[in-house]
Amino acid sequence: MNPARNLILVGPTGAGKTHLGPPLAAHFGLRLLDLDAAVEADTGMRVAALFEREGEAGFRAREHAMLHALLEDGDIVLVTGGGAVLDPRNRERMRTRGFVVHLQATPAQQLARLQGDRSRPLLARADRASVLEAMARVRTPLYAEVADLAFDTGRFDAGDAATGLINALEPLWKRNGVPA
Ligand SMILES: Nc1ncnc2c1ncn2[C@@H]1O[C@H](COP(=O)(O)OP(=O)(O)OP(=O)(O)O)[C@@H](O)[C@H]1O
Ligand SMILES: O=C(O)C1=C[C@@H](O)[C@@H](O)[C@H](O)C1
Ligand SMILES: [Mg+2]
Repeated sequence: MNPARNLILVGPTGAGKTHLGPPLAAHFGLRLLDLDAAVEADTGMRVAALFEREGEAGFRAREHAMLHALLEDGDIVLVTGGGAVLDPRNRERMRTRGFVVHLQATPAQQLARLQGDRSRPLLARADRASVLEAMARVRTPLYAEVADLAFDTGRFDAGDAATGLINALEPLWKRNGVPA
């Protein structure tokens, strides 16, 4: 963690980063930035289309450059993509530029939440459960490595997860003297 007044949300696909970013930003008076959305705005292409045209490696290079740039700012909530922690340079940048929250969800919860979703290219296959489990094996330690706080979203419904997270963050946010 560092004194930059930024909140950074990490966690697996479907953990609720995009869902929880807006209420967090509103509550703490921070500006909301979404890494996937920023890459899409920059390229004029959807993430799925970028994966098709440039492959995962092309997307990851853009994701890395955008993460670096967005964290130049302060007073932001940065919603990252599920795979942003894969690049060690990204993990270092996150650790040194904000308070990192690991939103946790199990593969079973992810599967249920993303049922019917067609926007995640890495899940565009029949064996979603095993893909999510394989991702969790690789990525869970990386989320844990960067996290200042782990928050189990599975204990909440979609409607009250934001309140739960704000309640968990309030005392830490104050104790660490993060706000200006
Ligand atoms: N307890 C919960 N906390 C957060 N979101 C939940 C919860 N229960 C259900 N959801 C739902 O899960 C869905 C997926 O969440 P979201 O799109 O925010 O995931 P994400 O972490 O941004 O994933 P990605 O990394 O793929 O962008 C949303 O429709 C959200 O409403
Ligand atoms: O889990 C992942 O690797 C991804 C999650 C999304 O946020 C997007 O960044 C993209 O679909 C890749
Ligand atoms: Mg998202």
